[in-house]
Amino acid sequence: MSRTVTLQIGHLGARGDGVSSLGDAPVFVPFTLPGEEATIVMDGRSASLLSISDPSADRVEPVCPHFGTCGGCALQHMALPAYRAWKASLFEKAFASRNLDTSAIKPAQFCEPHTRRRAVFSAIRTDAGVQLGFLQAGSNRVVDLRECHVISPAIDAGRPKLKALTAAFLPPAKTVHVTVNETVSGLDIAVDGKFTLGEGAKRRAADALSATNFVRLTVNGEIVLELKRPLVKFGDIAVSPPPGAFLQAVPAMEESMAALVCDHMAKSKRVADLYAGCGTFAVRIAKASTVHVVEADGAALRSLDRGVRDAGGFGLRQVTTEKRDLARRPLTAQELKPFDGVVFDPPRAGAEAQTREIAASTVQRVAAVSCNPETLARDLRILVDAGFRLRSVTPIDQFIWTPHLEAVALLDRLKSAKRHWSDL
Ligand SMILES: C[S@@+](CC[C@H](N)C(=O)[O-])C[C@H]1O[C@@H](n2cnc3c(N)ncnc32)[C@H](O)[C@@H]1O
Repeated sequence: MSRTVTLQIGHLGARGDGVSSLGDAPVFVPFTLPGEEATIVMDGRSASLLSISDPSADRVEPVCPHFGTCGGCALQHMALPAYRAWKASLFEKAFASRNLDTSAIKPAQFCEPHTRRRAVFSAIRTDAGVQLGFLQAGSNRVVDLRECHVISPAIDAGRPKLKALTAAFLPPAKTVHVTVNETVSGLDIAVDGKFTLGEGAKRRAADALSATNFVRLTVNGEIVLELKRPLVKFGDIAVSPPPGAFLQAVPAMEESMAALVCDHMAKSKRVADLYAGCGTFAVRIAKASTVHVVEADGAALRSLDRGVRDAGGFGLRQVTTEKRDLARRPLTAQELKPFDGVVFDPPRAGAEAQTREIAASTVQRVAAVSCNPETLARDLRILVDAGFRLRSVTPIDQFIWTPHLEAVALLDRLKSAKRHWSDL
């Protein structure tokens, strides 16, 4: 049974919701800010906001009319300086909870609106046409976007054509994912969902693609048509990513992250780049060092191999690749022996097993890239306990108005540190 209550919001939680309490239980209230008095409807454990009686001085008018409905953004109601201060604080909390040196945390770097070059939309074909956008928070309903303030101008301009393209072949009433990667050659579209593409639908899809300026259409992993090779540039090296490939979300933020990683690896002769994707960091590091790339996604590695081959004359050192599941089978301390530098950039779960092997190895320098402050702090604790010094951690905000936050942590092994082979 639902009930209406009025609560004082104390602080923002890790997902950007205002946090209050009811009895002993915490209550998370979306779209509220610290200090506000909010009247909410409690339905079970979920709270929805009815009204705010004393808005915070940090409250602003959201820039997007879909804010509050669309699940893409959580914090457009917060003034930018307060939003940024909150984001920067996420690492402080995670680090303090692991007793890590918070003075290593550098000022965060923030992306601008309209800069995201990768979007994973949802789409559904209805009688009124295709609806395309992000899902409503906590629901499977697609919010049909009329505007969006996070995606790049090229992706935004492509939305109407994307709807026309998908209308040509999507079966009705099935929600699918549409990954759009903005590449140097144009938009690369990958559609994934529970449907099969018959021959007629495939022809319609190919014809519809030809009427757009998109470069490639892939449906459920099968390339329907590639009009041009999609290319992304990692530094001055061009790589053609596989359909729907992971790319860092904002090019300027990728540059910042890569600069931090490459500077730190500059003294390393042989670097292992783990969880390397299509080589975002590897090809840049390979300008100065040999690089061994390890990654679970074979298609990403094939893209990287081809990019390196095509780059022949660009002065890359040797790049070798290995397909491997690093969560199940991390590179062992013994296998890490030839390397003096390691970069790792795992998914949200972090890289605990791999980090234990690095801790037990002779590796001198580590660059840990992460999209999760908690798992990063856990993994860094392992390295610090094994004698690594945390030189810096730079928070990188490439998902504006969301609670997601990346970071690049740089460590080196203290000269006097004894390795704890037996303790680890
Ligand atoms: C956050 S992305 C980083 C990719 C790359 N470093 C970049 O900047 O583009 C994480 C990468 O880890 C890979 N990955 C996920 N689980 C893995 C596993 N168990 N073993 C090896 N690689 C994995 C994914 O395929 C993805 O390419």
